[in-house]
Amino acid sequence: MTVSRAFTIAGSDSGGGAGIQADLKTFQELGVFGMSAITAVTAQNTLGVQGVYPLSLDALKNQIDSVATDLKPAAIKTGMLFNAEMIQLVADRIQYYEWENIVVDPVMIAKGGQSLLQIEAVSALLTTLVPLAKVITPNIPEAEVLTGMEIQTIEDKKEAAKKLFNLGAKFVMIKGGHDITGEVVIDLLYDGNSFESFEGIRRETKHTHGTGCTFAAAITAELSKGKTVHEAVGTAKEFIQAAIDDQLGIGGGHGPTNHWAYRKKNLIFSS
Ligand SMILES: Nc1ncnc2c1ncn2[C@@H]1O[C@H](COP(=O)(O)OP(=O)(O)O)[C@@H](O)[C@H]1O
Ligand SMILES: Cc1ncc(COP(=O)(O)OP(=O)(O)O)c(N)n1
Repeated sequence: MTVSRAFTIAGSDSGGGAGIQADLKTFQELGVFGMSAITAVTAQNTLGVQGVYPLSLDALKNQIDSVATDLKPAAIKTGMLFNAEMIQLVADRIQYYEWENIVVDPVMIAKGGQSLLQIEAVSALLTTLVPLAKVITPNIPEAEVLTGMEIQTIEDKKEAAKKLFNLGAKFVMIKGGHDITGEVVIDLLYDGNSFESFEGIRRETKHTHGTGCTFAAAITAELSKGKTVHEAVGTAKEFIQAAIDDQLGIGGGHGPTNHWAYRKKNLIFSS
């Protein structure tokens, strides 16, 4: 039996809704063997981030090399990378191992407003990691920081996507969770030629902690199975919609989504 293998390089969320924990849960739910390299440990819950503790560059490199030299991941996701040195190291390792299925989730700020990336690291992200990305998945505020433009209209989103594509990302996915109007939430995928919209039903809920991590992890899991980017995004969209719809309602603030919901829904429909 061959097993699909996905690898996440990201921060740890003690609250379990975002970061490494969300990624590994998503990999598992999509039937993929998950591996991880931790960049930073965060003390975090649904109320916010109480502390950020970056690991050393040596600790990060060792984790990546341990996974790479033995377990051979077929797709790799990057999340919270915290500073320019970590970004440079991750880009270096990706090139060294000639990895191609790279999903870059350019995590910058947690929902509570706390910074998860040093602002001076943005240029490292743009010059070293974006060119290696098969898919980059910014939310609207992240796309604004990466492109230096304000994004309000669909035309703005298209222009931002083109700018990121021109930096070398093969596919650009601009997520629509931060749009404040409409009953439909639209994520826009650009492949260098055309745009495709992936639509979901916008839920009025505060329980959306970790949606970006979970969505990007689902894309990574599907790429590790050999799916195309369009197929992978389609499944990821269904996965995140189910996870938001089937609320857990835990914690006093922005609660986590339900990673088990997609498989539960499919089990119910297939029985
Ligand atoms: N309230 C919501 N209802 C339905 N889907 C949502 C909602 N918020 C976010 N999503 C979806 O979750 C995914 C992550 O989006 P977004 O919130 O923009 O990212 P991030 O968590 O990085 O800020 C996208 O597919 C988006 O469409
Ligand atoms: C450790 C860690 N990594 C990433 C995030 C941000 O996750 P995201 O999916 O963008 O969700 P919100 O934080 O915006 O709810 C995080 N919080 N912690």
